[in-house]
Amino acid sequence: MLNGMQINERMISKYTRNLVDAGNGAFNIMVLCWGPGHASAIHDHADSHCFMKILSGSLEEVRYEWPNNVEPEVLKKLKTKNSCCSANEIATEDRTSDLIYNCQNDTCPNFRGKSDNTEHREQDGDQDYDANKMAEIGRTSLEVNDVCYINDALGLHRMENPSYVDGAVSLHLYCPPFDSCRMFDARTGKPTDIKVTFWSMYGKKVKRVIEANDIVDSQE
Ligand SMILES: N[C@@H](CS(=O)O)C(=O)O
Ligand SMILES: [Fe+2]
Repeated sequence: MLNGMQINERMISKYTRNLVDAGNGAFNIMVLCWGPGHASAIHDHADSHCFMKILSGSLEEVRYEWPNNVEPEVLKKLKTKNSCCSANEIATEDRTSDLIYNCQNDTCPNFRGKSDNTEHREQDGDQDYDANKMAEIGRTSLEVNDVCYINDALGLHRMENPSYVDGAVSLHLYCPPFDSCRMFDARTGKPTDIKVTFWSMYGKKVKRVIEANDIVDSQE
C-alpha cells in the first residue's frame, strides 16, 4: 500500500549505501552504515557477485533458499548453457548434469514433460505465494575483518545489525554493478522489483526522495 508513496527521510530508519568507487562501470565499491537494529529485507543480487567485509561493529547474515516459484537468472543461464541437445546434437549421458532439470526437446532422453515453471513475478495475486514461506538455510555472525560472499546461485539473504546500541560499517564490492534487484516477502516469498539508491556518492550526500520500497526491512 505504501509502494511509491513519497516519505520524508526522517520517517524511515535504515542503513545507508555510500558509493566510493564506480570502477569505470565494471564494479561498485560502497560503504554501508548500519544503525543499531538496522536490517535489509530478504533480497537477491541481480546476478552480480557480492563480496563484503565488516569494517566496524558486527552484522548477522541470514541466508534463504529461492522461493519455488521464482527462478534466479543465473540458473536460467546455466540451464541454457548446459542444455543437453540441439537440432544438430544428440544428447549423451556424460553431458547430463543436475543443471539440466528437464530438457524441453521431446525427442531428448532428458525430456520429462513440458515444464510449467512460469515466473510468478509476472503475476499479481498474493494468493500465488501463500504457501511459500521463505526457507532459512544458514545464519552467520560477522565480526570486524570477516568477509562474506554471495551470488544468486548461493541463495538470497538479509543482513542485520544485532546490536541495540552500536552501529556497524561494511564494505561491499558488487561486480557487475546493479541498480535494481528483487526483495522478497519473508512470509510468502513474493518478489518485488526495487531500485537501489545511494545515500552519498564520493563523499557527497545525494539529494533524493526515499521510496517506501527501499531495501529496508519492514517485514519483521
Ligand atoms: N546487498 C545489500 C546490502 S546487504 O544486505 O547485503 C545492498 O546492496 O543494499
Ligand atoms: Fe545483500
